[in-house]
Amino acid sequence: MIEGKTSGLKAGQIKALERIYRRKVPANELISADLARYLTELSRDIERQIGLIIDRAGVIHHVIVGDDREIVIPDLSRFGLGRSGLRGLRCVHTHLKQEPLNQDDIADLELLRLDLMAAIGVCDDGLPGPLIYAHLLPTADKAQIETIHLSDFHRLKLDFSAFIQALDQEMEGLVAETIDLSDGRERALLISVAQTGREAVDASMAELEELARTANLVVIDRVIQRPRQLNPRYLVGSGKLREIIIRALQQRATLLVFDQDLNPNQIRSISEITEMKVIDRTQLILDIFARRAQSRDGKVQVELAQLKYILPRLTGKGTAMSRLMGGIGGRGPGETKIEIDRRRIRDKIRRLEKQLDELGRGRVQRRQKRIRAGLPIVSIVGYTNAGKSTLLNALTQSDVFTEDLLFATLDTATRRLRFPLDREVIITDTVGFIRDLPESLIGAFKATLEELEDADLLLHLVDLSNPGYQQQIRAVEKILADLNLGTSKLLLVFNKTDQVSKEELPHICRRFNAIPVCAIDRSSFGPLLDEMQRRFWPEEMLTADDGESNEQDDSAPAKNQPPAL
Ligand SMILES: Nc1nc2c(ncn2[C@@H]2O[C@H](COP(=O)(O)OP(=O)(O)OP(=O)(O)O)[C@@H](O)[C@H]2O)c(=O)[nH]1
Ligand SMILES: [Mg+2]
Repeated sequence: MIEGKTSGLKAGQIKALERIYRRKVPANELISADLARYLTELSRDIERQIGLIIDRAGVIHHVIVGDDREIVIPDLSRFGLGRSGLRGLRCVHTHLKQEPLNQDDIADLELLRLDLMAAIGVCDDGLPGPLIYAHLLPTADKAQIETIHLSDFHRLKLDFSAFIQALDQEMEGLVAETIDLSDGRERALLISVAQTGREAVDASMAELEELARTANLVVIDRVIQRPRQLNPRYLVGSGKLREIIIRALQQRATLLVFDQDLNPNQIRSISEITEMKVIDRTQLILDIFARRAQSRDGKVQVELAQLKYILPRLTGKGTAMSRLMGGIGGRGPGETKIEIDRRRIRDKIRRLEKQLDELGRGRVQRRQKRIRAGLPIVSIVGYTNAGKSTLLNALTQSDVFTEDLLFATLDTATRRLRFPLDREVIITDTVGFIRDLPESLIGAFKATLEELEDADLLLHLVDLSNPGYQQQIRAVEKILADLNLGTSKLLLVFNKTDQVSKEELPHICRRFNAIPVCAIDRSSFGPLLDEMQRRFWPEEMLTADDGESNEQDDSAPAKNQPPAL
């Protein structure tokens, strides 16, 4: 079949084009001289470009007719990429005005990862004129292309099979040198396309990298673009996209992770053109949540959030779905395969919502029991990795799972904390918050966070050693406001004070009206325990302290020893 712009061609011309398929190019030639001449003569006759897609054995897979300026290469994805990242196909086409390779030619070379792109100029008499060809270079860092100009086609002395074998080997060697391919983890390229300031972008990317690490991805590179205008189709500009593809190819990336949320169409377009899995920040977070959820409650909530996220992305072809569901995006909704349809997902969502309802009833009972016990309830909230679980453990000497990864805690844990004079409070640890917490997850975790409504005191724990702690405070406050949790019962607590300068600490605490702790050092808990006592049993504090407010007195030495259990 002849591809491209065949309308208006005479039957004889079509036949002449079809005859090309019967030919075979000798493996050591880019294209044989008589086939080149056949192409240029026919091209002049029909006044359109003609292009061939040829494999390394010399078999012609496509004959394409263009107009007088370009040809459009059909989908080649059924030809996979070799270990070197090249596709094993080259494109040889005619240029009616003997013009050099243009931008589209180069883009095709890069994006389709062709072995080579060649243009043969057509002379007035129909004979082959100048020959220009280009190929990718095996360089580690930037995408580089070598272009060769020959003033006359017949000067071509290239042994194609030797040439391509060498290039292939070099490209493959480069891959092997820099990359341990035996490690089966996904290799991710992180991408940010934002119109915010440089600092905000860097901070966000640093967090994305942490998220990726938590999800057990190998982060191989980051690409940041701050365009004046966003490209609605790919989010990134097409030049940048080309760079991404080349980098991904050279470093053997298997996954693109965007720091910005992508709409379903963008995910589809990007994964189609890059032939890689594409996920965004939300999906990465969902994936982490899916790995981490322990309790039935948590699992159901995460699965629900995942399904709700996937549902609108199910439009169109199966490929988008399979990409979305393969590998990293694929945990969680277990049975979900390419062929699953929306209706089944909707059914599942309904079932899960019902389950959650039932689980919720149990939760309400547990809550009531707790409230009936009449003990004050303290909840620790805060950005992920702030040290909430560590603080809970240290306060109550228990062993809730902590880890230097994001979202270590996905289920709330409840402990008793004993104060002197036989006083007790119930203290709970919660799931960590994060900036731009995916909408679907806020919904799903509302149930877990409902417990916060019962809290008499919310300890908002902040990792003061994080340079972005102020943004993190704002992000948490925003989520709390979204959850309609009043600020009256909030207490700001600055953690990881061992990591910040001793001189500045009192000043910062005063500025934010916060209490300092170091969750890994129990001797630092005095001011925090004092403050809790002051809030719950103020009458006792009056005797211990002349009634002065403690809040200003953040540099005071610990008056209270860690509670005994
Ligand atoms: N240097 C220092 N490290 C701390 C301190 N508190 C916690 N960490 C560390 O910070 C990391 C995160 O602690 P977690 O308690 O898991 O944090 P979290 O807020 O519960 O995190 P998520 O449950 O993931 O939201 C761990 O590696 C802790 O050891 C502290 O005061 N100083
Ligand atoms: Mg935790």
